[in-house]
Formats: sequence, structure tokens, C-alpha cells
Amino acid sequence: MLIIWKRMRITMTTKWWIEGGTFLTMDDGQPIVNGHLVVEGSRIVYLAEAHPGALADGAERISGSGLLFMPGLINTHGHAAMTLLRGYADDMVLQDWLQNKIWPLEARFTAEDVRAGAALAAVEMLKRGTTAFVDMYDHMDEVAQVVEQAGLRGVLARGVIGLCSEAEQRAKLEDAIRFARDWHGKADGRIRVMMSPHAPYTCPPAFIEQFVQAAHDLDLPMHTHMSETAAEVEQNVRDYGVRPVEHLDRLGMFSRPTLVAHAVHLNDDEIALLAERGVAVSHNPASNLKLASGVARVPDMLRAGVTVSLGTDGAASNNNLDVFDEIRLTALIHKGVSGDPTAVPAYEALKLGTVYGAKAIWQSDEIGSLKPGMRADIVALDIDQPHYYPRTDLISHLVYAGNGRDVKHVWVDGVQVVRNRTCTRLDEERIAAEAAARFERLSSAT
Ligand SMILES: CSC[C@H]1O[C@@H](n2cnc3c(O)ncnc32)[C@H](O)[C@@H]1O
Ligand SMILES: [Zn+2]
Repeated sequence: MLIIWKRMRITMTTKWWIEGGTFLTMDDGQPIVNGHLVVEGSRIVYLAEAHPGALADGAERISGSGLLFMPGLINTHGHAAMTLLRGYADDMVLQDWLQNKIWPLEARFTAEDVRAGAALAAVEMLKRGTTAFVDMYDHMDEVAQVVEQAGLRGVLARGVIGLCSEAEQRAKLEDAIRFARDWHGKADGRIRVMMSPHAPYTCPPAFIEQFVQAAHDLDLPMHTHMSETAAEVEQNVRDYGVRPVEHLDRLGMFSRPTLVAHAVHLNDDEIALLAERGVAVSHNPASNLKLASGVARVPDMLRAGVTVSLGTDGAASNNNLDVFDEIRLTALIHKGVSGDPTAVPAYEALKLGTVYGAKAIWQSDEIGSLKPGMRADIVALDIDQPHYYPRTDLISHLVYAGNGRDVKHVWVDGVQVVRNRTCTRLDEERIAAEAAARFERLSSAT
């Protein structure tokens, strides 16, 4: 009997069907109004205007009335546990902020603190429509467990600062390798791992080369902060005779698939090199504005063929984890600084948060758009609200009038992780209380 039950569990896949919703596929077509979508197991098997017919037989029916369905948003750079430090240090520039406020407090973080901060981030991201995120931090086993429990998709990296002895560097590299071996491909394939030296200004060249070698050995991508501030670029030239892009290229980093966060201070040659090497960029507009780092040359990068995606960075420099905010900022600030209202059009900004995010972090073509064969990472927004009327242009409304608070339901890999604005797999009240208590403990020790 037990064997029969186990077999049934393996062969039975859940099937559900959205009837009559509006679908923004992000596949360059017009939104499908009054369409139908069928999910079997973790994948979309049908999406069209026509009724799915027998394909919907036996499927649980969900009404799509008043809802806009789109691919889950992809946050390509952040530090989830830093939700604990939200509002702790505002209105400072990066180096002062890191050295005098953030790093001293992070030095006290325990694994339990990281778990509490990551759980708070998971609740926040899911409720604002993010289904996949990149995370770089310490105590990453805790983050991986939160991802597994929350039902999120995560590309995780044990971030490493190499301003320490060679013995400590070795121990950190070994921990990053151990983390990759333990977690890459886990949580039914929802977790993937990258190798991540923190930045060229915190990791000596030989240490970065060891990470590149490990990435080759493990066949993993690389992730780092790069060219975030003008001061960083100047320091790199002083220390190594070249700017950060050439420096990392010489160290072999771009021989691996690489995602760099920020890339604010680039010249034309550097943009051309990133395009040539296939390096993807995580644009973090809110964090770059708040830390007064500058504005990345996103329109120039897109023109050159660089894959540009969106990240929130940590909640201490943003101060939320809402990718809809980054989409809106991206559509607005590049118009403002260039004087060109077409610099980043609304639909292109949405692509940065979905299609290009997928290209930057998920090497296989399975997420970032809605079509048969893709993973069912889906967000439903309540568009029965004043700011979605009149129905002139839903893409315009989503980018310029909407926000993450419009998210009502979320699915990852076909599993509903947010229902009616509530996380189905996380205890939101307990997580918020735990985060508050953890911050109290951390800050009272100062
Ligand atoms: C080694 S774990 C990650 C490390 O990165 C720090 N961090 C957070 N935001 C930024 C940023 O904008 N630039 C550089 N480093 C950042 C975080 O505090 C952790 O120490
Ligand atoms: Zn960062």
C-alpha cells in the first residue's frame, strides 16, 4: 500500500487553469485579453486566447477576472539579510556607509540573524512579485534554507571579502566551494550558485584568480560588485594601473559567465568590452541614487548589446526590495539625465526586470516570460483599481502608475506562494517580530 501511494505521489502532477485573465507574456506580443493559461506540474503547458478544451480537463479552475498576469520579477543583485539594517544608516556615501556603519554591525551577525533577515526579505520580495533573486552574503546555508522553505527561486553566492590573512582567505574560499557543492541544483532545481568575490577593492588579484579557477572547476558563473563609484575606479587605477573592467578581464573573470552589480562608472571602451565578453550587468538605480554613486549608462549599454537587468541591492541602501520601483526608476531617470524621452521606454524597462533578468542569471531559457514550456513563475496583479483606468495602455499603467502593492497572487514553479496578498508557506507575523528582535540585539551591543 505504501509503495502504491509513493508511486502515485511521484506520477501525479497538479494541474490548474486560469480562465479569462489578461496576460502580459513579455514575449514581444500585445497583451492577451480574456486569455487562458494551463499549468501542469511546474510548467506552463498552454497560453492562448482560445479555450484550452480538453487540456483543462481535471484542472483546478482559477478566475482571471480583474487580474493581469505577467512573469515573476527577477532581482539580480541583493543582500537579503540586510533587511535587518533597513533604516539603520541613511544619507551617506558608499565607503563611509560600509566602513563606519554597515561592516561593524555585520561583524556581529550570527547565522540566526542572517536567517531572520533573509526570511523577512523572502516575505517582502514574494509579496511584491519577485520570484527569483540573486543573493550575495555570509552564512548562505541559512539563506538557502529560507529559499527552499519559501518556495522562491534563488541564485546564491557566498560573498567573500579578502582583506584578511591568506589562511582566512583560504578558509573563505573553501566555504564558498563547500556551499556550491551542497546547494547548486537543490530545492527541486530552484537554487543555483555563483562564485562571488565581493569587489576588486576588497579582494586582492591572486584571491580573485582563485575564485575564477574554482568557478571553472565547478562550472559556475561569477558575480561581483564593479565600478560602483568614481572613487573605486580611481583607487583601482592607483593600485593596479588599470580601471576595474580591464583589471577583472586580465584576472580571467570574464572567461566565465559573469554578472556584475552596479557598473555605474564605465567609459565607451569598457561598455564595448562587456558586450564582447557577454558580461551581464545588474543595474541598481535606487541604491546608486541613495548612496550618491551616480547613474549607470543604461541606454548606452543596451545599444551596445550588454544584457542589463535590475537589482534592488540590500534593504539598507534602497530601502525596499520592490523590483517594480526599480523598473519605474529605470524608465524615468535615464530620460531625465539624457534629455531623451525614449531613452528607456516602458516596455524595455519591464524587460530589464523579467526577460533580461532571466538571461543574466538563469542560463537555461525557462523563466522571464510566459509561454508553453516555461516554468510557471507567475505574478497576478489586481488591475481593478483606479490607477489602471482608463484602459489606454496596460504596459504604461504597469510601469508609470502601478507598483508592487498591486500584486495579489504569486506562483513559483507552479506552486502558489502568495494567495490574496499573504505568503502561503511563511509565517509573516512571526518573521517580522523575529527581525525586530534581532535588530534590537544587534544594535544594543554597540
Ligand atoms: C561579502 S557579503 C556582501 C557584502 O556586500 C556589502 N554591500 C552591500 N551593499 C553594497 C554595495 O552597494 N556595494 C558594495 N558592497 C555592498 C554588504 O554589506 C556585505 O558586507
Ligand atoms: Zn551589493
